[in-house]
Amino acid sequence: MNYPVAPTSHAMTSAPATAPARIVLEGVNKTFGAGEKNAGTVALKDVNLAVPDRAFVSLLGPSGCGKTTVLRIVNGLLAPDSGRVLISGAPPRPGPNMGFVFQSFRLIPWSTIRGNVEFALVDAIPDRAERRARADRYIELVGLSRFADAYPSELSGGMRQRVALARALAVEPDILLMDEPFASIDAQTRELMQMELMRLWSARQSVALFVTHSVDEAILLADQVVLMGPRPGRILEVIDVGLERPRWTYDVRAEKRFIELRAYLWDRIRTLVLNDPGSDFYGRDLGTGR
Ligand SMILES: Nc1ncnc2c1ncn2[C@@H]1O[C@H](COP(=O)(O)OP(=O)(O)OP(=O)(O)O)[C@@H](O)[C@H]1O
Repeated sequence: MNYPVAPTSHAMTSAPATAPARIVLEGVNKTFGAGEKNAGTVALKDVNLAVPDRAFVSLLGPSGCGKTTVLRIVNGLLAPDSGRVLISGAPPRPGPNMGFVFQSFRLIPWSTIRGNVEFALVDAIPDRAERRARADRYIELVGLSRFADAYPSELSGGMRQRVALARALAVEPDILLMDEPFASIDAQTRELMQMELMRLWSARQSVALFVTHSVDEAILLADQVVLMGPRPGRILEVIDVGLERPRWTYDVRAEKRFIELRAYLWDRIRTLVLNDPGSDFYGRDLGTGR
């Protein structure tokens, strides 16, 4: 098939000498329910990825292609069946240097918003006043200062998601893993949060792995978009976005490069979904409009 653009892409990133890979996945395989009576789900097959230091990388792909599984393996919450995962040259270990924003927000229901964020900082900041100041700074950043003393049940889903983001960011981790952190947030707040995230990431230059279903969001935020395909979950290509930063100073979406990348990625995702027997849209005739 001919795609509308030929973006800079490669199956596996090789980090330049000046920016050594911070996260490395080599030949990673993961099957859920392997060896059980019914054949297991191959969530990841031969996944190879090298995320350069200080890079913002989006993981994009249809439902079930293994995006969350990649994050959980990088985080150390899940062990691969085979292959190697290295974070800064060592096996992954959950800890304060790694922030994780889950799809489910996992807030403590009996603790206030401030309490939730402070709780994440107990190990990193022993001093109570300092801890509170840090928590308040990040609560303000996600626009929830007025709700610092409220409980999670008093907040909307989108607001709870912002608390989860504040909690992960407040730790100021070297590696930030985010699983659709803006999925429940309304469109306007989402745009503001995207900008805030970019500002924070630029200031700290941490590594970010960001899972999203939104093509626009994937391009807008990332240095590289990792396109994944389902059944079995695998990496299809890694695309260098190549749009100038900072991206909040100009209309990124109006750039020719953005428009081309968007069309290319949509085309690929549409093709993947329509050709995937496991998809609800398998075989449908959804014209490309081109
Ligand atoms: N704990 C589990 N037990 C069994 N199968 C699982 C488990 N977790 C994930 N899977 C399966 O592995 C595959 C990859 O799942 P994963 O959640 O990583 O995909 P995803 O791309 O993040 O999906 P989505 O975009 O819908 O969140 C899917 O087929 C899923 O059903």
